[in-house]
Amino acid sequence: MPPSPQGPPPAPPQEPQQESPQEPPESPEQIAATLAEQGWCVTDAFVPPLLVGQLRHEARERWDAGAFRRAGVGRGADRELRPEVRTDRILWLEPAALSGAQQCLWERLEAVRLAVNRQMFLGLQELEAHFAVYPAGAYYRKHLDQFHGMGRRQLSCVLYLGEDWQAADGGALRMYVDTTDAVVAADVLPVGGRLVSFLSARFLHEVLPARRERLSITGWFRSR
Ligand SMILES: O=C(O)CCC(=O)C(=O)O
Ligand SMILES: [Fe+2]
Repeated sequence: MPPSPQGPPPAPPQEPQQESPQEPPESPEQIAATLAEQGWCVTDAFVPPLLVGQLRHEARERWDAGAFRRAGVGRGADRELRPEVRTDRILWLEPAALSGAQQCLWERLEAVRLAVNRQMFLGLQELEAHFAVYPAGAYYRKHLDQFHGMGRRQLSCVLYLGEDWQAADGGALRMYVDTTDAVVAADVLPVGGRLVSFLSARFLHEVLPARRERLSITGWFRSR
């Protein structure tokens, strides 16, 4: 006797839905609205923890391979190492050869670019970005991200890759309210997954020394 046709196997019992304790991350439109209003914005969980972990792993691998260089100040022929100004190490990302994780970050930043252009008419174009490693004790003194006479960097974006970062670890990004250093707007801790974005020409800022290694990706959207 031929076996009777069998129906589909019974569906497995439904997993209970996990309730996420966290607020959903801000949308690119919300980030752009905050940037339009106050010129800078802190966004927690801009990328999910898994992606933060992948990017951190990539940074560590490239660090171990000796790929990072001491960061300089200035552009082109004017670029010089200025250890009294900054002591971090950087590795530029190559837009034509992004890893899968970097591609995910690129897409999220692209959504911010489009939202900012819609709301603020900044005409942001291409993105340049590097990994940064601040060994314990490293710093980047007060500066503006726009070089004199070279105003193409319009929007600065920093994504932190720290693991379980605590206030006692230090390493805050100190944001001033404008281009003078009279008033501090905020000390922003480099918590993993957090994105700080700000108008490059408008805010003096500095990286305070940390007690442990501090990892990040810093990027700038330029206009033509
Ligand atoms: O890492 C940060 O918090 C800011 C870095 C920075 O200001 C820069 O690379 O220009
Ligand atoms: Fe900066």
